[in-house]
Amino acid sequence: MEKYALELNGVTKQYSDFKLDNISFTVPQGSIVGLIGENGAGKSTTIKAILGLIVTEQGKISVFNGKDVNAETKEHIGVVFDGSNYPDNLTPKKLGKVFQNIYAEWNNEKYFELLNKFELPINKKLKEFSKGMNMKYSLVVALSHNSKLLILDEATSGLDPVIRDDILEMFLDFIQDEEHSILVSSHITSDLEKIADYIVFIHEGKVLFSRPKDELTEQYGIIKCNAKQFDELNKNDIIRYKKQDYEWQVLVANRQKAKKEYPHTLVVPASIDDIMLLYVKGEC
Ligand SMILES: Nc1ncnc2c1ncn2[C@@H]1O[C@H](COP(=O)(O)OP(=O)(O)OP(=O)(O)O)[C@@H](O)[C@H]1O
Repeated sequence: MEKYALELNGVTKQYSDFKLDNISFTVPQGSIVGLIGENGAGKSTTIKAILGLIVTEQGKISVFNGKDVNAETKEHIGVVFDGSNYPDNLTPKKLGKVFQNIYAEWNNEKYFELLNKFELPINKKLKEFSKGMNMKYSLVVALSHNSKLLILDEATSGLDPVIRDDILEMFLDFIQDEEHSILVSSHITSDLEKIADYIVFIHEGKVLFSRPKDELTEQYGIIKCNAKQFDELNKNDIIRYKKQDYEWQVLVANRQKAKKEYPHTLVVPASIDDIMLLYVKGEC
């Protein structure tokens, strides 16, 4: 039986002018799941619901194969939000002592090793850190208390490509033993193309799709054609389409099949950004 680090089933939250609507997806143990969607789609609200930071009206959320999210299971969930998450008038050195008392499985040796690896000063107050330094610091803390599930909301935004690459490698290291898992929301879809096993796409509060990343990047495609060729397409093959100037762009789930069936059109691979754009701006 497949093991799950996180399961959401029918999670619903109503704000005055926004509804997180019946959200269901899983994070299989040992995998990285990328949460994507436009600004205001509901990614942060989903993450807040998982962590119990907001009250939801419906649905079930469980971690580590059916357990509730509570003080005990939260010990093993590392969280990184955009921005500073800790008292910013303290230094990493002082905060290390604080965390030792908060987390039962705090690993001080690892904490200082990671601070050193990320070149973070141990005697500087967090309020004097740059945005990127604060982000790196949150990640160091998340990785120092024996987390089994990392939940990161826009954790790599605002970081330069070099440190982002280091962090992506750390994510891949983190899940190597099949015990650890990651849910990461990001607008930097190229990062997710590098590391995610699954992509969950949220649009206007609903899950539009939840698919293995390889299926999206290796099988999905875009047919580029003219109006006459577009009219001749089998409409069952079309996921979404969009007309741009004199060209029609058509998202299909199987680009090899499309190449064979429509040899006079141009069929190109679809990036996750292309897929998002066509889902959001295209017609069906
Ligand atoms: N406390 C709140 N009260 C009312 N509405 C809220 C509250 N928090 C969030 N919302 C609304 O919920 C919607 C989804 O916001 P959310 O922050 O989840 O989006 P997001 O996908 O994380 O966006 P972004 O990529 O811009 O961070 C928005 O319309 C937002 O205004």
